Amino acid sequence: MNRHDIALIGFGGVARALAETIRDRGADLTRELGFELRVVAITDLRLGSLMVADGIDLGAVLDMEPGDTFAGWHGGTAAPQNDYVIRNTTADIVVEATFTNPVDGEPAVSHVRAALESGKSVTTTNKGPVALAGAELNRIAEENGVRFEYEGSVVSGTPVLRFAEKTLAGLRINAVRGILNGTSNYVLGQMELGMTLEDAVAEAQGLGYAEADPTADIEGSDVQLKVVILANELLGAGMTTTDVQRRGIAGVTAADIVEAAARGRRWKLIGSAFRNASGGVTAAVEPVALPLSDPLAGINGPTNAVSFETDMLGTVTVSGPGAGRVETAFALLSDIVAIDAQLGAAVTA
Ligand SMILES: NC(=O)C1=CN([C@@H]2O[C@H](COP(=O)(O)OP(=O)(O)OC[C@H]3O[C@@H](n4cnc5c(N)ncnc54)[C@H](O)[C@@H]3O)[C@@H](O)[C@H]2O)C=CC1
Ligand SMILES: N[C@@H](CC=O)C(=O)O
Repeated sequence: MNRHDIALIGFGGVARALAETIRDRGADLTRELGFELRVVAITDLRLGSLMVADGIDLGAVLDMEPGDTFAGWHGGTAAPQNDYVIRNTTADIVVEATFTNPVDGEPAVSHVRAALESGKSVTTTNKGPVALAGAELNRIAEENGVRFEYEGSVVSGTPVLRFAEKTLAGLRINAVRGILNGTSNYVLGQMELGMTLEDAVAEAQGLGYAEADPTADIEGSDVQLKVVILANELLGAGMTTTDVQRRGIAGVTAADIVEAAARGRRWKLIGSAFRNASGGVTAAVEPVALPLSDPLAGINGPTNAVSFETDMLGTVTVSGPGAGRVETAFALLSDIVAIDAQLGAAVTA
């Protein structure tokens, strides 16, 4: 049987959803995908670390009570020994799903670098390493004959990056524009129904859409990272966050929403990047009161949408879930499938 052994770095909403999928649908996945998935290491700030080379009992881990740690477990410690686990695990794929740090991407950049340097492929939903160190990490992956995959870093499990890179290959993409943050889109929709921004953010947190620090969602830095990723991946921009002007939805008031509705408009947080006349790329994040005739005006709740302006097809738009634990776990699964397609299974018994 072909198999991939997985190490989970960060065991929050998204990584837990992947573990639940493997626990609940593992046999079906093995049959459908042609390889088995086994978790052999977990490390998390709150739980500590656990390494079990012949497979972790996911049922037991998923049944842990709040406040429990891996102290006293066979192969477990209360301290999160991330670097040790990443370098020494028998896993062939490392899943990085710790907090996104929009300033320098750490410690996730170091986690990804350590994994790739020690010959493991990486899948991540963490936008920090991709936006702030993507070129370096892709180079290290290539040097080590492994893969660095990050479909979930933009629009959660909805296949945007792989779609543009693989399915639109041969087209020239001149611009990208979209709703790239599920939390802010959900919040704006709830504010249209009369809820306060604070209450709507609390709801988005409960639903697993928001960042650990939801300021990133509301003030636009989450979208700024996603715009950098799209601009670099699809427009070859070589940008970083300081190249992207940013304004989030914190300044959009209930009165602004009422006034826009009276004019037949809806506020949306729009991320965009386009090739400019001087051959460079201009990128921005800003709230815009869109006319209802704009296709992006009809995108509701945590749903996101990205429009690609292309030379041969004109505008191509992809829409789907932009946030959510299970939806984002699917992005990890799709990356694992891509790694398997490129490198094959690490273990063939
Ligand atoms: N939830 C969503 O809808 C989406 C999330 N993402 C990204 O995926 C990643 C994971 O998201 P969630 O699971 O929702 O976040 P979460 O906040 O539920 O979980 C993050 C986990 O990482 C752990 N952690 C943080 N720093 C750590 C460190 N230095 N060492 C070990 N563990 C550490 C935390 O204890 C927590 O359990 C984040 O980077 C987020 O930006 C991306 C797309 C969608
Ligand atoms: N907090 C983010 C999660 C996905 O990146 C969002 O709301 O879009």
